[in-house]
Amino acid sequence: MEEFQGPEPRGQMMSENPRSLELNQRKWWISVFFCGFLIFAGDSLVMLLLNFFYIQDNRSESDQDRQYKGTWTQALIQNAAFPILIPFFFIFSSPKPNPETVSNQTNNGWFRVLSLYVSLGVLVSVYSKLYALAKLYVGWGILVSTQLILTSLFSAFINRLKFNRWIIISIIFTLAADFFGSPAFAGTPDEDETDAYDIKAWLILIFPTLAFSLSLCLMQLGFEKVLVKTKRYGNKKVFRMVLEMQICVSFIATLVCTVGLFASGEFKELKGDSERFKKGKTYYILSLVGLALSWQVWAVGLLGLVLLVSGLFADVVHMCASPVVALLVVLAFDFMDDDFGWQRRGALLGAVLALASYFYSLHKTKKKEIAELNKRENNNSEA
Ligand SMILES: Nc1nc2[nH]cnc2c(=O)[nH]1
Repeated sequence: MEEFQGPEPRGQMMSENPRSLELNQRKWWISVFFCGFLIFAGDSLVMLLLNFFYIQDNRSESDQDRQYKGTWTQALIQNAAFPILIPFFFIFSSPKPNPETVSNQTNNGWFRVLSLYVSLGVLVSVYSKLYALAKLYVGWGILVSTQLILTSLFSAFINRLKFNRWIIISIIFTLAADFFGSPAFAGTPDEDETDAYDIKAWLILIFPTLAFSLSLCLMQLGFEKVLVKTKRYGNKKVFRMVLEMQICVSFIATLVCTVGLFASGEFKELKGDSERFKKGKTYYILSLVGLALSWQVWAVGLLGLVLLVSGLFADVVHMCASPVVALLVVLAFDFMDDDFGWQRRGALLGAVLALASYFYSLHKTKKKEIAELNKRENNNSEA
């Protein structure tokens, strides 16, 4: 899983023969399935551990105000385990950069990379913090569906993504799957004042969806227009870019969340939280460590799909994990009125159809690439 032949410039494809294109495509498909698996695994582990955490945290026995706390900690946990990726960064080889093109890079190129990572890091810290908070509000499940619509819009305007009928069908099935198949969440405060949503609550619900969708599309733009163009990786899309971006963006997001944790005074609550944890301090720490690692698994899968396909596809796969996660939560926890009823079964079917539809669209694109290359080869041999 080193080099990928994504939607590369024509010139590059021209230098390829059909056999090596087929081989590259096979590698590409394996990488896509692998990243999809990471997203599903990360999403499932995160939700299972979050439910465990909030059940053990005795939230329901605390006053309402406290039930909305601890979100800077959760945001920090979402980003802080990035150092485990550093060894992988060095393990993954990278194609030799072209010395001429790299030496031609001005400081401007580095400045662009730095600005990209800093702005993405801030965006990620914003959506991590607000995601942790928004999940405590009952209306969040509905807004996650809005997230996909926003990602589609941003993809169309920022990434100039061309929608075909299979992608549109996939989006519709994903919306339905997410709407009916969201997993139960033990962190929701007891007496949520759902009816009395004020403007602050709506902003808390809307901003993380905006920030998340925007960050996916900017990450795609960053790979295509900034990282590939630095030519440090020889004008190719390589998996190392995913690790580089994830490490740098998470580093900035971790800094922002750490400042938030201390500036808000939330760090003072950590001791009390660990003491209140039903299974004790060791399990408190272990569940946070498990959560932090699971978030990195999820993030690498997500960024991997952004690089290989698009921000929209990454969001579709992430959303399609919902019914599977809901099933795992039902199996793992004995929530009072939670079951895997016909709605969630329908959602699971919707997710399968959504993925099948998007995969069919990708399959068609890849087949077209091979057909075009064959045609060009035939024309060349006739000339
Ligand atoms: N806003 C937002 N943040 C997330 N963090 C992890 N998943 C999500 C998501 O779906 N939306």
